[in-house]
Amino acid sequence: MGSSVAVIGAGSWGTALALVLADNGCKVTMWARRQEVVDEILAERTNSRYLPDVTLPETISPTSDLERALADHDYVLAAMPSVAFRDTMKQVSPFIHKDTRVIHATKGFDKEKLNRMSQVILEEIPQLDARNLAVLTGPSHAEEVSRRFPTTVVVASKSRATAEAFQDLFMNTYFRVYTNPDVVGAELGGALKNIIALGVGLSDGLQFGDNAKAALMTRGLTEISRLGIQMGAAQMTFAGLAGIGDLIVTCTSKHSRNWRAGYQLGQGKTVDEVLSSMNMVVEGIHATKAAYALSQKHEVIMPITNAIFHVLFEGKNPRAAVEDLMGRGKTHEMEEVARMSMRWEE
Ligand SMILES: NC(=O)C1=CN([C@@H]2O[C@H](COP(=O)(O)OP(=O)(O)OC[C@H]3O[C@@H](n4cnc5c(N)ncnc54)[C@H](OP(=O)(O)O)[C@@H]3O)[C@@H](O)[C@H]2O)C=CC1
Ligand SMILES: O=C(CO)COP(=O)(O)O
Repeated sequence: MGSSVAVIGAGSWGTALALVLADNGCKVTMWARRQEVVDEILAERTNSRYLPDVTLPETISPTSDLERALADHDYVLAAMPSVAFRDTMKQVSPFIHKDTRVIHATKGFDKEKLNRMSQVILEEIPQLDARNLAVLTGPSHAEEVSRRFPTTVVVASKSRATAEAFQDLFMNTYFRVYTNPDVVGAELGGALKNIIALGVGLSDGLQFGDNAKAALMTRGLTEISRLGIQMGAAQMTFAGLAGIGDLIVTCTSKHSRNWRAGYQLGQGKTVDEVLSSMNMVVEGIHATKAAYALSQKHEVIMPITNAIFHVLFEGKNPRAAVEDLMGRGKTHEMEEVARMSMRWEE
């Protein structure tokens, strides 16, 4: 038997990653907050609400008891929605020691302090050695990973040894893992692309075309990079799996919850109607609020994020938001790059 891994979170992503680990020979204990999920896995070997049609092997043991989940582990993986992240880390903290290697796969911001998830982990688990912490992100829908479709992700950690340990833990023939030392960029890329996917869904719901989709994705990546660089990320990360890679999959996949939510908004539903029709998390809605505040704090211009904020939280008509975006003052395309390397010839 390989390593023991405690997976905290039994939604779609926690379950799909537990499957990857089980395929790699790990002994997985997966914590679900509801006993019904545990009972279903024990009786049927399925988690039908989150990953229908997928059979879970016996090497994944479910439990709703956090202490039991964390009793004996070499690694911990946290994969729950960002709104539940801080509270869950508080509960997890007593069972984690300094040398535990912890990785999270959550794409969002802390609603209290707007912190990234790795910052929340270190705040709530202060005994943890920061070098043992990593994030797993990149273009990877649970529905496809659980069907063992080829997928690439990135593990970012400040420590090369930690990044490579998690690379070894997760990597297999259908799940290819790259490493990256830029934790800030990896986390921001994953969290901020959800806002743009909402925007693309909105645009599609309004029946705009592929030109609008390409514009939102490209200019979306520009503003993601702009905020990211200001917050300490490396620009190159946004050209990789955690940036453009995840942006592409979330803006174009039929599996994307963020795209789907945006599409319904574009068709005239309210935020409350959309949320009550989805049985899974829509991180982009929370991320829009956080990114709007972060853009003001860091004095970074994020026109698409601002437009989506006004639609989601101030009742602005989506068509009016698009008109305002298109009617903004003239600007250069490559403002940051221009400052660094590009010059007009005259
Ligand atoms: N699904 C995917 O393809 C991917 C998801 N991610 C990220 O992973 C994270 C988790 O998403 P995902 O698994 O998809 O979410 P899901 O919506 O599939 O599942 C949510 C899970 O979180 C639990 N949960 C919900 N609210 C709370 C709460 N307040 N306290 C504790 N637990 C709670 C749910 O438990 P219950 O059943 O009891 O409500 C359920 O187990 C997100 O940040 C997402 O962006 C990243 C990459 C891919
Ligand atoms: O992050 C994801 C894919 O990489 C999941 O995106 P959605 O939450 O929009 O489904």
